[in-house]
Amino acid sequence: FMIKKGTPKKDVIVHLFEWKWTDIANECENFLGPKGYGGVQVSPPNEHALVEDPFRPWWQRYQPVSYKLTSRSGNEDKFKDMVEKCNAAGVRIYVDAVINHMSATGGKGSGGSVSDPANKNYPGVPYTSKDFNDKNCQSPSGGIENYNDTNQVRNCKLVGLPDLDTGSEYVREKIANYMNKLIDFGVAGFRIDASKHMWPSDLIEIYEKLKNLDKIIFGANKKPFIFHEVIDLGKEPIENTQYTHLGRVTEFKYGMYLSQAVLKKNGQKMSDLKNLREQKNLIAAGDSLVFIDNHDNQRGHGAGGDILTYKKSRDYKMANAFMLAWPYGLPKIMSSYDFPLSDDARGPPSDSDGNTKPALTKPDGDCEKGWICEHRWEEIYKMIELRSIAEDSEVTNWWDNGGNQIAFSRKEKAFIAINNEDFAMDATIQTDLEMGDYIDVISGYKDSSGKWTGKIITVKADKTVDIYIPSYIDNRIIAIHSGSKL
Ligand SMILES: O=C(/C=C/c1ccc(O)c(O)c1)N[C@@H](Cc1ccc(O)cc1)C(=O)NCCCOc1c(-c2ccc(O)c(O)c2)oc2cc(O)cc(O)c2c1=O
Ligand SMILES: [Ca+2]
Repeated sequence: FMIKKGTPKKDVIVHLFEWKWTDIANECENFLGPKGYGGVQVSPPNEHALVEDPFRPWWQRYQPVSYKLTSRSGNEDKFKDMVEKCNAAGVRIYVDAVINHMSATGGKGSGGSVSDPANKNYPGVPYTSKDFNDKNCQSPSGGIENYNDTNQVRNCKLVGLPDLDTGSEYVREKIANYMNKLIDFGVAGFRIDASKHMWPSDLIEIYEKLKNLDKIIFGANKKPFIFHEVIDLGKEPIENTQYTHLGRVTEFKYGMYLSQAVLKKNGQKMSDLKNLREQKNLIAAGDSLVFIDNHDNQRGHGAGGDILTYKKSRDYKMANAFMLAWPYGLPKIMSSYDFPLSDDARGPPSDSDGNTKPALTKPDGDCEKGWICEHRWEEIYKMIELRSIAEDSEVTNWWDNGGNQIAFSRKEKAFIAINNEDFAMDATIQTDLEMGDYIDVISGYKDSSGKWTGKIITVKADKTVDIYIPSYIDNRIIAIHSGSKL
């Protein structure tokens, strides 16, 4: 069995974190499909704990109570409707699968099932104490005490969360039945949460039980597209490379290096980005799922420390534009709701009963207050088309000033220039683009008839281009591609 590694041309995934199914369906039809996004990572759709203190935090979604499809984002019917509408709009759905553990919070879950973590009893599945890993955990506390002990990391409780025995045939069946039900609804694949905490050999057994994707939607013999969350910054014995034979794997070092280069931290500068691929001990490009921040590390703890987020929007836009223009890995765009770092547990915009408020109220209107919608920012969505047009053309004519001004072509398909100095970028740069006039796609516009208006960039007969980017403006990127040629 091998997960198909090749990714469709339209492959960029956006994580609509904590969005409701009805809103995601609308966003697929009104924005994501038309702008060429490839897929959406949705929050865990299974029944989860309802945490009282802090009140309804975001991480309650990662405390499963059962595999019933009733969550803060909606119920089974709404979920099915979202998958149908998104597939019809050409946008795939990837489900965040929380299969390493169950809830540590007792009481009623989001679907009304009860859970009793103390006795490892989850009647909504059902799971009982025989289905958990206590017998396989050797640590004194039963929890993970030492991340250098791979047995503990896999077999003991992660921060007190009852650890499922994924070595048990019964547990594997329950998980596979949950994933197959979602495959029957038409989802395209899965994010495997907390993969570091599960044995690759157990994951393979679960995947062997999975059906092929719906052939009407995806064609015959298509395996689900699976990517694994493995938080690996190179300091633990468990490495992301141990999961690459199972599917794609998150490469947390990518977001760390890119953030450091844009923030000029740790001695990193923009010119270092020419090596942001396997040379920088990143996993093979074809195995790599890349991103700048994710739902966890945008809240300050976890990977990296200096991770860029929407809170530094000017730098964040620059980092995202680079990621989308750079051919390494499969990018995932984070789409957040606003939260103060002083309350990083805070859930999505909600009413007093803890029900999530709509992200969209007008069908093709902007996002509602509280929802950041980074995926709608021009410097981000305009680069989606450039990435699709550039396909897998390699980087050519890399140029930099030895510091924080860079430019490169994607063969004859595209060209980008970025100024991250505190002085103007003023240079004549060799490209691979055909001679002619192009519109800068970041500041320019293409109307519904496909007519471009905006800043004209002229590629001369010798294929060089004169680039001038002041340092004080908000958008310090110029990007052109064969689709924006006049
Ligand atoms: O901060 C959090 C939640 C973080 C979190 C949630 C989902 C993720 O996918 C993730 O990567 C992190 N949770 C808070 C609150 C909390 C929640 C549950 C609990 O039993 C105790 C506390 C917290 O402070 N967590 C401790 C630090 C973060 O430790 C967690 C990790 C984690 C962090 C770093 C690692 O290198 C690693 O291998 C795992 O993964 C989770 C996965 C989950 O499915 C559910 C979790 O509760 C967690 C999780 O607590
Ligand atoms: Ca485990």
